[in-house]
Amino acid sequence: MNASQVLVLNSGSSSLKYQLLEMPEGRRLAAGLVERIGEDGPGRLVHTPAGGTPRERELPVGDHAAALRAADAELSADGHGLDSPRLAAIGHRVVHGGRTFTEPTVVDDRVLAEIERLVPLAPLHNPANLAGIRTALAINPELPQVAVFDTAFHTTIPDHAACYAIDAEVAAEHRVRKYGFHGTSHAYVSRRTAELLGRPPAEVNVITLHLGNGASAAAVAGGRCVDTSMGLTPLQGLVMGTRSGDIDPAVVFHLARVGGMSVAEIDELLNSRSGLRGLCGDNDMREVVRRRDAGDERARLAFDVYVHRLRSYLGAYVAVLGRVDAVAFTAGVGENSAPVRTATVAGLDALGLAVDERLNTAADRGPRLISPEYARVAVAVVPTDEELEIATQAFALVSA
Ligand SMILES: Nc1ncnc2c1ncn2[C@@H]1O[C@H](COP(=O)(O)OP(=O)(O)O)[C@@H](O)[C@H]1O
Ligand SMILES: CC(=O)OP(=O)(O)O
Ligand SMILES: [Mg+2]
Repeated sequence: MNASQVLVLNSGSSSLKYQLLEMPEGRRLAAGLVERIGEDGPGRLVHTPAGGTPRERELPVGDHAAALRAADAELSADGHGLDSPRLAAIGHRVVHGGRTFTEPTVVDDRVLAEIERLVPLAPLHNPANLAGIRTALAINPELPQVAVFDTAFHTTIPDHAACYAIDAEVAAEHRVRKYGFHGTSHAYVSRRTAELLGRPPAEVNVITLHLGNGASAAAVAGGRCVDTSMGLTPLQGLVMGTRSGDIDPAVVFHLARVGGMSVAEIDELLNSRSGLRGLCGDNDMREVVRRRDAGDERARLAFDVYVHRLRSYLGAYVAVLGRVDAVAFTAGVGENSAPVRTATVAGLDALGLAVDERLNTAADRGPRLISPEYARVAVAVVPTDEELEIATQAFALVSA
């Protein structure tokens, strides 16, 4: 039997998303989500077979290993379990690969040890990714496990953009520098944007704006990333659903000294009670816009802070790239929020940027241009597909 399927696992701190894809065409055979892993009370699993109705249930999921075993049981019920001879590989989204991993990598003991070594740089993500890999290996030791790193696409960022201006020895000792994340999405979207323009990626400069729950911008010159807004961790940069993005680092000392907060409390504040949620109580952009339009002042401020930060990065990356051919909006907010796109580009005609409101508000889904014909820089909406990109990279590696 031909092994031509790839199972993609994307483990978040308390969730596991998975998709089974038929390769090389990328046809989706099943998708699922396990939520509330390791939290009080039962977890929740939703499994959707291709063309079928979603199956939903509550179940105890103490950790990511239990979550993957539950997902495996659902997949097995349709004949797609981890022991299926049709599986060519499992593709794992691994959030932190440091500077070690520049390419998708077949997991062996050395790779596991290195992902483990990077845990202090991604304490919420890498342990979940490791649990996924180890559990998959326990269920089917013969199956190739391919790690695809969020940081890989950013390893081309030059030192002058990646180094923080702190004592060089301290930085080297503790591996403090900008790594960047969402790289799989920035790589995929910048390539698809070049395709949309009908030009080879090597000739095109693109600014990609990945605006999901986590959010980051990237400056991509001729297919290579030269700067990105996330840093040592996914906390830096843009305003996100619940994360602050950029702040004066002295806010941390101030909250510790004057506010009496512990490091753990400040960590939780900046990661979970900040961003849109911190500013107005809602982390979902749909709610923020609805409330703003109804005259809610806190929601208006949250929207304006979000857009101001985004415009600052957009302008910065125009300067970093020198010449920009396209700006691409992607992920939940970028793909769906016409008001965010309008506000981000408003008044930037001097930079060659404009949006055609008829195109911007059209109900189209696929990759599309939303800038007027005359604009010097193309503005595009390009849906991301991290799972397809991970499956493509994993399948290419194991079938080479
Ligand atoms: N129709 C919409 N309009 C505005 N924002 C939306 C819409 N749909 C989704 N979103 C935003 O997208 C976010 C989720 O983005 P997504 O890329 O799916 O996130 P992640 O993969 O990081 O969980 C939601 O929190 C919400 O803010
Ligand atoms: C790295 C990161 O921020 O990921 P996510 O957007 O999935 O939270
Ligand atoms: Mg996402």
